Amino acid sequence: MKLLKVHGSGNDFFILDQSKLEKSLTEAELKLFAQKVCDRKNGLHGGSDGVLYVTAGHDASVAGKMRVINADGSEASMCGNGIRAVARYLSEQKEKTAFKIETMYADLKVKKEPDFAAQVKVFDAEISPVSFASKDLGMNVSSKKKLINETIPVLSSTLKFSAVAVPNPHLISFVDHAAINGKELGRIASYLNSKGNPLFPDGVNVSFVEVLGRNRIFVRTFERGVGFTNACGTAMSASSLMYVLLFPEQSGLEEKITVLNPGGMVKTKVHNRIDGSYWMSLIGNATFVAKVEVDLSAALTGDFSRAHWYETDEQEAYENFVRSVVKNEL
Ligand SMILES: N[C@H](CCC[C@H](N)C(=O)O)C(=O)O
Repeated sequence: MKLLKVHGSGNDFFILDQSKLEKSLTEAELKLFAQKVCDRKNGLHGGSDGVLYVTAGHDASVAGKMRVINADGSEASMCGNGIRAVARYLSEQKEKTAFKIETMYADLKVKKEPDFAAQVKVFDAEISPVSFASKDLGMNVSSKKKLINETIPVLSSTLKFSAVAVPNPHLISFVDHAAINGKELGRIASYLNSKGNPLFPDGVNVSFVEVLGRNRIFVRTFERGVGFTNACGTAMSASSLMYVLLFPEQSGLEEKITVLNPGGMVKTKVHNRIDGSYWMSLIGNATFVAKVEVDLSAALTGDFSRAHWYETDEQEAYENFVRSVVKNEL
């Protein structure tokens, strides 16, 4: 069975195109396969943050469908870094450069963009739908219907938080440089993703954001179902939206924002529709690290001893890009 090892800003995944299989995986196999291949210790070649399952879409208006399974086996409604890699995969399969991909709540526009550097392929993905409603976030924080730049005393007496679903749930706090690298993010996010916590019973992606300058932010994320990742595309998009809303003197709708993260850099834009709803553009790399061959039944037992790994030259190109371009941005 063929897999692709991919990443967006260092947030890494295996892509499994189920349309190439004789028999699709069962729901239980989709979950178990993700838990086995993603395992950072015993998984496939160092594991990954999740698995992106590709299948045929609901009709010819979309090039395909993407489902997102986190490393812990939980399913998410969206993956911003992942959809760019799936967009590149489908672009090359279908020989198209602009099309839509079906996701849990929306068919999202994607398009090929100029490379960031040699062998650093780039795609632009629509991040949508966006909601501030507690019910769309699975959030029980206050009687209020939404949470915008407010304290949550049970979490912290000083930090202010905003909650937004894009459509997966994000809790975002703008902090100083010390906090970005401190322990608070891990403490708060571990609690909010622990079983039985009353605030986010289904968990939540938690991000700390540092403003580096006009239209330049740094986002660090603890992801639901994974833990700390190099980057989280939906988190960087949600953080860009909150940056535009909370720092109107520095940014605005349609302005290009540079978003740095531990894994690299993406560009975002925040848009407003006539009905008042927001959506974001997430523009960043779609790196294919390796082509992989595994035996499905062996993989489901966690046995990757007979896997074949065919590395591309793109990871080295990406690391050169991060060294050269991103460092200058800091
Ligand atoms: N952990 C996320 C899904 C993956 C999102 C992230 N990898 C991205 O690039 O948006 C969640 O459970 O909502």
